[in-house]
Amino acid sequence: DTGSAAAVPINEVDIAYVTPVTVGTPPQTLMLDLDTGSSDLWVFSSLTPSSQVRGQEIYSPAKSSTSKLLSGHTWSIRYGDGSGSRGTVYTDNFTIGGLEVESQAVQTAQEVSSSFTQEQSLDGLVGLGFSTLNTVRPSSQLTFFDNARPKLDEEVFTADLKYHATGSYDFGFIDRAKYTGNITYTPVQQSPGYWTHSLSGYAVGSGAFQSTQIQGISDTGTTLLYLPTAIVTAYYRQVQGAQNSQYYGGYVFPCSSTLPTFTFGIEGARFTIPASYINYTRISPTSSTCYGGLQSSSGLGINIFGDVALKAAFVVFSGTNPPRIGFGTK
Ligand SMILES: Cc1ccc(-c2noc([C@H]3C[C@@H](O)CN3)n2)cc1F
Repeated sequence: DTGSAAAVPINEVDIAYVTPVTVGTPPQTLMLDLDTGSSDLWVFSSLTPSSQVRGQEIYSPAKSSTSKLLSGHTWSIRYGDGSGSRGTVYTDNFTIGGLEVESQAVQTAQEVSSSFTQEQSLDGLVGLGFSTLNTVRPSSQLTFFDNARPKLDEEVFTADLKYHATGSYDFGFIDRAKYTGNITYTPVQQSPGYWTHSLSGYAVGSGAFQSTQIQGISDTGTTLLYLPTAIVTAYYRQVQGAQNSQYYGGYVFPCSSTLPTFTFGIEGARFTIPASYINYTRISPTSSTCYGGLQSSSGLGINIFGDVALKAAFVVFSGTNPPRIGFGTK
């Protein structure tokens, strides 16, 4: 089997992407954030206090003839930005782009943090990290990809995220029409559960490529690209008026500045992020100061190859043994 579904930016600066999924019988449609940096599938639900729901679609297990309570199981998750949610667990039919898993663990939120309440067009997350990261207790649950794996034509899913446009996630096949040339693969270290791999180096604008191993995680649920401070300062040294602002918590610059491109390596292949992707957003609607899409990872303890980088390529997440990740030019 295979599946294919849209990845729709939820706002005008691509802060996150949502994908239509269906849960239950008859199908209830929700828009979920497919996140390779976590492994819980959770949804706003009939169990979420109405004070915490602001326009989101909800899953009501009581309205599904195929829902089953996973008795005595709970979950609680905290994301990199400090947001979080927690609740109980049902199993039910779950489909993405025509690919169905019969009894997928669907984690129903009984509490969500304010930043989720405020994100009106996001109804929950589908974790596509390794199932070892799942927070359901007393027994951890499998991700949609792990459940679907036995029926997939090929043990892969792909991400084709786009700048200010709708892209796609595919399951079980690699769509030759979505990239040119070949996919370059590199090994993935799957412990503790992220898609962890290395870049082979980087270049700022037309500068020389610096060959250096940079380990990090490819995380579709993170908006920006976070790299070591030395690389980030070398980049913004080329930007007139750029500064690392304590006030704004990162590098900002005049919106009128000319930004260089940023190139990253995967093995021998090179992928160039257009300057427009790094001119991420105005710090406020009427400001002429802009916030960068490339920021330092020094506070995170890990480098994160988020959407700013991933949308510059066609990315293959391969669940083969051993797992690997592939990048193609598009
Ligand atoms: C309001 C909101 C907050 C966080 C996230 C979020 N989703 O994925 C991630 C990254 C960080 C890491 O934790 C796992 N992947 N962050 C999404 C939201 F809509």
